[in-house]
Amino acid sequence: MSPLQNDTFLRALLRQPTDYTPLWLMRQAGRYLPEYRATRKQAGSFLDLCKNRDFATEVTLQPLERFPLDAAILFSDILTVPDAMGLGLYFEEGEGPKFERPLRDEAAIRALAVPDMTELQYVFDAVGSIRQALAGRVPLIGFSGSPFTLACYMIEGGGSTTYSRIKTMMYDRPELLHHILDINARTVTAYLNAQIEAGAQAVQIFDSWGGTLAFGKYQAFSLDYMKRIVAGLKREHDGRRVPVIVFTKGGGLWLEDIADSGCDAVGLDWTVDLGDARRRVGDKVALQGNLDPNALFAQPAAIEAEVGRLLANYGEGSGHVFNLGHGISQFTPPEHVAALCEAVHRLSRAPLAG
Ligand SMILES: Cc1c2[nH]c(c1CCC(=O)O)Cc1[nH]c(c(CCC(=O)O)c1C)Cc1[nH]c(c(CCC(=O)O)c1C)Cc1[nH]c(c(C)c1CCC(=O)O)C2
Repeated sequence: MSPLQNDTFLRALLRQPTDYTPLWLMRQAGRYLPEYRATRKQAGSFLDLCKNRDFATEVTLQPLERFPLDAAILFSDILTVPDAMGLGLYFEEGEGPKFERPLRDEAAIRALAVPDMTELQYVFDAVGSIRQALAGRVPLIGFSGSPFTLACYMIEGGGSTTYSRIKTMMYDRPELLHHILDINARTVTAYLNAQIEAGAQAVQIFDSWGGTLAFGKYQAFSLDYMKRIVAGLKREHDGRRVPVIVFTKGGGLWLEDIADSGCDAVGLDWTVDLGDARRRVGDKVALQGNLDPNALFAQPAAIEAEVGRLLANYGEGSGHVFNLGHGISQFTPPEHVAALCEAVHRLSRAPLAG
């Protein structure tokens, strides 16, 4: 493997000194890029794209050809995991993900098992192929959904606005939900370790829906399972530490708890004040975030002003990875992303030097 030419992202996650604030964007490869839409058309369905090593490699690198991003993220989806468990993932055009066999009765839940990792071999093959194509330009991030977020889709059968099925189970039959979460946590641990083994240089756990839980329930049904995963991960590979990022959307009220999970960095959505978050977590973890993705609809001057405000809010010293507070919208103008990258790199050099 080629030596890493830009390790700014990995250094910031470990709160080591950097020359500027590194950035990457959640969902940086995707529909807002015309070249992604072209490859997607060639591949067929979104799942065909994920399952083809060469196409997955191509779309992972697309945003890096356009923008000076400091990390690449594996092109895949969090729902490949329940798909490997036999739930039958499919995408209805314009409707988002769905499962043919959601967990709707106790028999299905009792039959659930940690899948054989060979079911996800196409993901590990993509990781190896992307590392080769990157040739050390920037580090590669691997990822998984959190046990709770995966369970939301597995039980609801697709996206939800109410989470009523999973929450009913949580209150009526907590032991059943714990059973699912235990299997998910063991699966995600094996899955992320295999990604690390294949070449992922940092990993992020996406807890997109943990923030919908009540106080106390978040800790018991989402965070505790992420802690188990973090404790089971291989944190050293090829002589380098592999940092772990935990991102709970809507987790701003519980930052101290998340920072105690054993992770290296905490992802923040846009509702959190970055400076306040830094005071709350102290020097335990690095912080990643947290521009409102909708700010990218504004003109470049307004984007630059928001970047300046966020960087000043974080303050001096390392330990910040710039990102959005959630995934980039498919309607974002790519030129605005270019303006964002330029502003983050230019405006962050002075504070870090000072
Ligand atoms: C909840 C979730 C999913 N997937 C993911 C999450 C967690 C992050 C979050 O909270 O946004 C994670 C994900 N999904 C995708 C990535 C790729 C890597 C990246 O560039 O960040 C990552 C990291 C590609 C994708 N995953 C999906 C697309 C769009 C697929 C297409 O039509 O081409 C992409 C590029 C499909 C997907 N996959 C999922 C949904 C809800 C959808 C539909 C989204 C939509 O229609 O806007 C489940």
